[in-house]
Amino acid sequence: MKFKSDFPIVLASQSPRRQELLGMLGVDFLVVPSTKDEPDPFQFQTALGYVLACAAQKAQEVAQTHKEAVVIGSDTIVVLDGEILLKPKSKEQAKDYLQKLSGRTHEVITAVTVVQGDSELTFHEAVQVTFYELPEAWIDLYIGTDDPYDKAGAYGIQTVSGLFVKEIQGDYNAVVGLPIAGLTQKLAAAGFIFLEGSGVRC
Ligand SMILES: Cc1cn([C@H]2C[C@H](O)[C@@H](COP(=O)(O)OP(=O)(O)OP(=O)(O)O)O2)c(=O)[nH]c1=O
Repeated sequence: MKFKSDFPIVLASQSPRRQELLGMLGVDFLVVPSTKDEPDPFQFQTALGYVLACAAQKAQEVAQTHKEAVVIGSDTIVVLDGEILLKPKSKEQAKDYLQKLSGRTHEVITAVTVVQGDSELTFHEAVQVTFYELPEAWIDLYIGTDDPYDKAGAYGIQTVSGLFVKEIQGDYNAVVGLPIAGLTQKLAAAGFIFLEGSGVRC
């Protein structure tokens, strides 16, 4: 099962996880990461408002130079007690994040914006993730690796730090960075993709 498109598809992301997830569709796509800095979270009243703005900014920026294309931008954040945890900038910050997340339930929100010409669609998935209590030695060993530093909340559910996760409620792929099943539904409903060989434009 493979999808096709009448449009060039552009993924506005440097994230290898997002590239891999979009690859599930089998549709050809180009990767053009956005280069603009993400806005300051403190400008926003809610975590959801922030993550939606980040996804929209990425897609809109890349759409300016890819006018014919369907451009997909996405952003993922971790939220604990209203605090937004982005990618940690230091070992200390990674340790602080993981100590806060230990034994608790947090929310991962991934927002997606799709821009094609003048039309734009946006949606998000919110996922509840519960961590086991993390022994300090685990945190110390983990933050000594490269793994936490390109991931919101300082962990990756798809890597060794998936061992920290006791339970998840919601879309696993949204935690990894792209809710690909939901995105497929939206792209098909908008007529941006269709199933190859089915003769049906769903
Ligand atoms: C919580 C969590 C996040 N992540 C990743 C997904 C995102 O790549 C990253 C959050 O940073 P983002 O700013 O959403 O994305 P990015 O900088 O990696 O890529 P781009 O802006 O070019 O699209 O955290 C995981 O890989 N696994 C996880 O379990």
